[in-house]
Amino acid sequence: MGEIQNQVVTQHLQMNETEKKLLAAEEEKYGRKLVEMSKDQKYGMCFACGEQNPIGLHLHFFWIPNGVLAFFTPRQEHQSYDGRMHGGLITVLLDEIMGNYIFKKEGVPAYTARIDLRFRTPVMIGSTIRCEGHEVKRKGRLVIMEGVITNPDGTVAAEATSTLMLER
Ligand SMILES: CCCCCCCCCCCC(=O)SCCNC(=O)CCNC(=O)[C@H](O)C(C)(C)COP(=O)(O)OP(=O)(O)OC[C@H]1O[C@@H](n2cnc3c(N)ncnc32)[C@H](O)[C@@H]1OP(=O)(O)O
Repeated sequence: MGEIQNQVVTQHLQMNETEKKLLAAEEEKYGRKLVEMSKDQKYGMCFACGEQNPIGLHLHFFWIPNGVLAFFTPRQEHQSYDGRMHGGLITVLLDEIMGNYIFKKEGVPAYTARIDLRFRTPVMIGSTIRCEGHEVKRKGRLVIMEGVITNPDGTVAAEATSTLMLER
């Protein structure tokens, strides 16, 4: 059983071929390689990005100007109604890209105090979505971030604004 679980984890640690192609297209757009945000062993069990979490999403994040980029391809186990990605997990993606960006930028944990999210169009299982986040505003330890998830056809799937508080 342990061996099977390990195989599942290993399989999902790397970006799939579609995600790699989309990343290459972004790099062409920016005219340079995009640098991947480093992983942190201390937070290896993070559900969204942790490499040690056997049921995690194993996201990879890339620095873009004033923000962050990630791709995700939902699998069967991520659905709600047949064929649709679960809204709670879409929220995880947006929460994570915004939180992880500010954590990595500032070097201290940032806790989500509020997240406002609008689900605009469904995300279908098996389709690779683009997740982008930007820092919008700072006031003391509070940071306002915006995030958007885009479907392969360019339609906005979900967008969010979050308020994060940096640890003292
Ligand atoms: C690679 C490895 C990756 C590692 C993994 C990286 C993961 C990152 C992504 C995940 C992010 C998450 O999901 S974090 C997990 C989910 N979130 C949480 O667990 C947070 C739970 N809530 C809390 O812990 C607390 O409420 C805090 C820390 C957010 C705030 O508490 P506090 O420090 O006591 O602050 P508090 O006194 O309440 O407020 C201080 C000031 O901020 C203001 N303030 C507080 N909240 C708000 C708000 N939403 N909007 C506006 N203003 C606010 C107050 O009015 C106040 O203003 P004034 O009176 O001073 O003017």
